[in-house]
Amino acid sequence: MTLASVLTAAQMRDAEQVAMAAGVTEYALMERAGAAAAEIIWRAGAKRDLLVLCGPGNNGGDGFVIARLLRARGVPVRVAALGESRTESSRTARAAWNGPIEPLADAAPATQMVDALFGTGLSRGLDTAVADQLAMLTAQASFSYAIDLPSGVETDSGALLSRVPAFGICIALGALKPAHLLYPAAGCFERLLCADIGTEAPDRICRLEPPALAIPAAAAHKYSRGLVAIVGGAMAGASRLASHAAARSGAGMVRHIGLESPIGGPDAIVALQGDEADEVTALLSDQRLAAVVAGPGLGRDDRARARLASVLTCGRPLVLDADALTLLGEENASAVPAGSILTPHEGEFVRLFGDLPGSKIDKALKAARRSGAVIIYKGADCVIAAPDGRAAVATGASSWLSTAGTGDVLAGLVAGRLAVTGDPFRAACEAVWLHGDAARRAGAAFIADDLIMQFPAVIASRL
Ligand SMILES: NC(=O)C1=CN([C@@H]2O[C@H](COP(=O)(O)OP(=O)(O)OC[C@H]3O[C@@H](n4cnc5c(N)ncnc54)[C@H](O)[C@@H]3O)[C@@H](O)[C@H]2O)[C@@H](O)CC1
Ligand SMILES: Nc1ncnc2c1ncn2[C@@H]1O[C@H](COP(=O)(O)OP(=O)(O)O)[C@@H](O)[C@H]1O
Ligand SMILES: [K+]
Repeated sequence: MTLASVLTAAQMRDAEQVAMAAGVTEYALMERAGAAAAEIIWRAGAKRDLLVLCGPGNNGGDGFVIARLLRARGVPVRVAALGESRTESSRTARAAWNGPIEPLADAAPATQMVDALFGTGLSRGLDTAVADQLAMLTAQASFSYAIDLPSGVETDSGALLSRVPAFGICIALGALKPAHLLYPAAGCFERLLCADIGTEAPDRICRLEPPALAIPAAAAHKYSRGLVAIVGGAMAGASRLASHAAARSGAGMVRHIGLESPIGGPDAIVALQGDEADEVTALLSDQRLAAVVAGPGLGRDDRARARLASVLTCGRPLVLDADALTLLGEENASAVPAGSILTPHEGEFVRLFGDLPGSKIDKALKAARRSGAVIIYKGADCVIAAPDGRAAVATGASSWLSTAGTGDVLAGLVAGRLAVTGDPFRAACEAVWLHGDAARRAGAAFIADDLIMQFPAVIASRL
């Protein structure tokens, strides 16, 4: 397992059971969790006065351990509890705390505040008085820490079940949970740290990590590095952005199949004219094509429909975005050839797959299984899901990405990485990470074109 693994509440309980079957007691896990969190708090806040809020379950037990360990290091610690401790381990941790315990409702603010009220066991929103007290104490503290999860967030969906304040640091225990990466919960803290407590877990679902890229082989030529075609249509600007992004993605060659010629933009892009569907079909018959993009600027009329039909039957690896997804949605997402990559935003996703149940991760995985395609479910939290059950979740992307054309750029970049790697899930993960890092480097108020200019430096940083 890596510390980037994402586990639901039930999967985390399973991981805990596996550790316990191997001879580690639940209380030993709680001591590890408390010690790891205490170490982080010590490094961040040193001897500043600290208030620890302890809930009735094992999250509260972690809080008692943190309080005891930091007091032993000379930190002035106060503890406020929400009622009695109701689990055996939390009662043990409470008994080992050798200081006074105030009622939560009476607790006064401190410079540092630890929220150990509720973690993965939260079953409903906090009572309003408790949520308000938590919000007041968090706002008054200069340093605030949420243990495992901010109290009030739903572990598996990232929904807020009651008012949740903004924390400085969230310390995930043992593994990440969906709420650490999915909004709105992922917006409830500035920094996320994961503490190892020695539990093992599958790593089918992970946080998206920076990719390791390779330079072209010594004997590489433009076709071996990957030939990409973009099938444009009514709005040349969008497919031009996708072409330009593909051209700077590391691929060997990019062909733009448009309704008019030339298309403008970099001369390295080969501008081809294909007005009729049979011309598009002929241009896509090149067996060297390693990725074909359709959607950006395609249009939604009969001509677009005919062009899309040529794309869907060309037999080459596909990246479908924007208008292609809308046209598919009207008919059937199952028309997508296996091994394709689909890049829907929320509206396109719902049109294609309906309102699926579960978290954004669950929805993306179901859509991938149903369509046989890799799904890049875009947004502030971006889920990449494969038909075989793997998923990666990207979070914390620049909100400046919410500008026209950044999706077209992503589609071209995905196709470029698909042409380079030949692996749809890997290509999708690489592209989403590179796109996010390009946005980070582009700073504020950038336009979609600016992102592309960052690609060579972003790629260089991952070689
Ligand atoms: N799973 C693991 O491997 C480990 C878990 N640990 C901690 O244990 C936590 C989970 O502990 P629990 O399962 O005891 O759950 P919690 O401590 O999150 O809370 C569950 C308790 O709160 C009650 N409750 C739930 N929602 C409530 C609400 N809105 N108002 C009032 N009461 C409410 C429940 O009935 C239950 O008594 C984790 O988040 C983590 O902090 C750690 O101790 C270390 C190991
Ligand atoms: N608020 C946001 N924070 C982070 N990333 C975002 C945000 N809004 C959009 N994005 C990203 O920007 C891109 C927008 O794509 P899309 O909605 O298809 O836009 P367009 O069609 O204008 O190109 C996607 O990669 C998406 O994940
Ligand atoms: K908590």
